[in-house]
Amino acid sequence: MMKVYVPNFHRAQESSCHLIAMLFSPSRPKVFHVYEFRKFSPTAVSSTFTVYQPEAFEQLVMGTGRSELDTLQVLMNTSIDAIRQELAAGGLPSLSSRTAERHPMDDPSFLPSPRLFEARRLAIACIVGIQSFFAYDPFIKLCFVVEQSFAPYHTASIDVLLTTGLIDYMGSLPNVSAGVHADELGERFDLDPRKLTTILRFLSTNGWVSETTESVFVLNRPALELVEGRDGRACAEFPREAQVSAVLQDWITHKDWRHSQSASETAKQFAVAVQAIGNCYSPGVLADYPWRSLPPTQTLVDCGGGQGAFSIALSKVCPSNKFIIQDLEGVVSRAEANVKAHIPGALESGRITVEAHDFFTPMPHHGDGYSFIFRHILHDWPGDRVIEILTQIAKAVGPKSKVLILENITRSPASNTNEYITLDDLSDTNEYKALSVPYHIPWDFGASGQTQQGLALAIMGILNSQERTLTQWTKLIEAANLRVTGVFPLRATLSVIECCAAERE
Ligand SMILES: C[S@@+](CC[C@H](N)C(=O)[O-])C[C@H]1O[C@@H](n2cnc3c(N)ncnc32)[C@H](O)[C@@H]1O
Repeated sequence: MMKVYVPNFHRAQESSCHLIAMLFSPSRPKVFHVYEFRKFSPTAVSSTFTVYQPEAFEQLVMGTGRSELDTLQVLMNTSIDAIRQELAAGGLPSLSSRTAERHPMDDPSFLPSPRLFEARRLAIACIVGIQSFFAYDPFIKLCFVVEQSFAPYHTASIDVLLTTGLIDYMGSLPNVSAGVHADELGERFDLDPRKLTTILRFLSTNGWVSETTESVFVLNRPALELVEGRDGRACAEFPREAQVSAVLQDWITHKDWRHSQSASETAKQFAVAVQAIGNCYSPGVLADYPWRSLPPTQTLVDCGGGQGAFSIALSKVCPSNKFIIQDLEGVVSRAEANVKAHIPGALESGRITVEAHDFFTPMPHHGDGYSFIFRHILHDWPGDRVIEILTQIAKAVGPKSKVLILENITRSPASNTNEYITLDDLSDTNEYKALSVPYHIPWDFGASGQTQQGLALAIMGILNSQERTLTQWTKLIEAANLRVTGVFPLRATLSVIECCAAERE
């Protein structure tokens, strides 16, 4: 029997400093018992990790001896190897940013294998972590610090590419990879090539373009997501600037909004941007919760279902279930039109019903024949209002009903499991499990959490919404007389919190 002491192993999960002793049993070489000591006095066994690969042991003990840099380097190599293997296994081409070709992974409908998804998250977290190490050279340190203050310059430079039409032109050249000289761009768009070169050179530092020979610029693969018609364009066009002056400019000059007379157009533009992000995550949401485990005889009530996009997509995954899309009076007609367009006959046959319902009032559908879905709803409401909404549902659920809350849970990969999950555990499986957070990697995989954290910030700024931790969600759910029965991380910015009636066994 071998004893390994790992100080601070739970750093990522717990605030207090723990000392962990792992007992490694040669007779059962694949099982670690993890003991937890607080203030150097043993408490109960905290958990048992089943570890399938030595790599996991590596990751667990790395915190003891290895430096942070060594750890990140090993993890980065591990993740890049896994990405390469997954691309090969999926018959996908190798990756390049300096290409005019869109990679299959760039398509919003592409669902990466669980291992590829997690390896990408880990790689990005490592790369940005390592980047921060080299901030000690005075010049680079200066660059690193000012990177943050230069962030708006990136936004402004990208906006120039979009509003002038440069990006669409560069993206539509017969040979995109050949690039185009700044003089030619200047002449064609009546712009000063000197200023243009300064902007394009700045954008090359972040990989949007490359300067292949002096003043000749080519779009790199990430920039192709910004050409007209791509989801990235919709996100980039949403006015992000907080200052009224900057937003005002959009209302005066933006091609779609310059003549707009309606305040609700803002919401529409926001909805387009959010829809674009949603498109990238829908495949993961549909694949990673066991939707087919819902009784096929149940009707799924999509509460605040908006334009019906989720029910329409889910109805293809759950072909036997019926759906009810509920929303406020003024919204349901759009849902109706969408259902008609995407699933002809579904309204007439009763497979999908659209109905006006205010979720603060008693739910008209009761009992085991129904489960209830809330996607991107509850984060729009303060805690007391969330309890009111869920209380209406708690009064309606039967013992077999589920209440499924799809939200961005902050501070989580929120795994449903006690296992220590490594990239090796995700080999040859389509079952997604969130990777356990390795030592020296931030709890949300750092830079990989940018979309999730950025969205939380954006909707807080725009709608005064609030994302919540699992603990905060659990409190609200229990206050409404419901109970959490499971948490499902997804290959998405969302997780599913599965609930049932509080009194159900
Ligand atoms: C952020 S959208 C989410 C839409 C949809 N669940 C989705 O994920 O695409 C919020 C929705 O809640 C609806 N809503 C707001 N207040 C409501 C209420 N009192 N009763 C029912 N729906 C409401 C809005 O009309 C809007 O469609």
